[in-house]
Amino acid sequence: MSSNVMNELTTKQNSAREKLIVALDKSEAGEVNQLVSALGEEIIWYKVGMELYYNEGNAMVKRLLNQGKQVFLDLKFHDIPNTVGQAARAATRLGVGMFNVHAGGGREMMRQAALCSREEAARLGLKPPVVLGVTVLTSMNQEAFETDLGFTGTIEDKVVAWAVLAQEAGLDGVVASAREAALIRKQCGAGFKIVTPGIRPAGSDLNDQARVMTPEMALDAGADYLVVGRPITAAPQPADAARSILQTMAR
Ligand SMILES: O=C(O)c1cc(=O)[nH]c(=O)n1[C@@H]1O[C@H](COP(=O)(O)O)[C@@H](O)[C@H]1O
Repeated sequence: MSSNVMNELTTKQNSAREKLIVALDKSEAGEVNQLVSALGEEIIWYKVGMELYYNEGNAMVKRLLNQGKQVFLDLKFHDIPNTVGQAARAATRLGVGMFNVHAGGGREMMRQAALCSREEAARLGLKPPVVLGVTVLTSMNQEAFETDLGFTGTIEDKVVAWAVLAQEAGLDGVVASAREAALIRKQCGAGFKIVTPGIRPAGSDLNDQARVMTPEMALDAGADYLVVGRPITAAPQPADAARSILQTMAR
């Protein structure tokens, strides 16, 4: 292989690693430590969600940060603007690279999240985290969206409308299915971050996800980050599963 081809391959592999976020949906620190050490240097980003956070708390987040990992704190804040603003300050103080709020909390709630986070980062001299708005959960299908939640119109239209609202409120990006990524990109432009869970390699179990895409299709659709949980964490050999996903992403 020529050195140019080798360099191109390394660049693609590095870019894939920077875009993959592994969801640590586990309740025990011991299990998480084992998984993180099995995945090794290949994985840069980890998502700490409700299951892990409510069991192991800030200590787990700090341990990952001390290991040089980037952390997406996924606690999906959804409350009155003042409460969310103060929670955003706390998340920022922890030093995470990303955290999220529910876009359904509205403009003022999102505005406070962004504002308070930036203020706190500036006060402490920290890099401001990426603040994301969760649009319509990837587990939701059109039928439940209409029948259970009482929304009219399509999920796609709601996701795009909430992405525009999130951007107007000062958020850095959104969490959405990769199925909506191209529409969001068109409306919100190049710098707006699109983080996509509901990623499933071809042929893998959907579990409770409804709006899914393969890793390569999600990247083609314009996703900036892919969140992958069970296809890696529930695999018999998580490191092999992660490597295989990274390889498809680097193609
Ligand atoms: O905010 C999230 O991260 C999130 C939003 C969403 O709409 N759908 C969604 O699945 N997630 C999270 O992404 C992860 C997906 O995990 P797997 O379905 O196991 O790949 C879980 O930790 C979810 O909590």
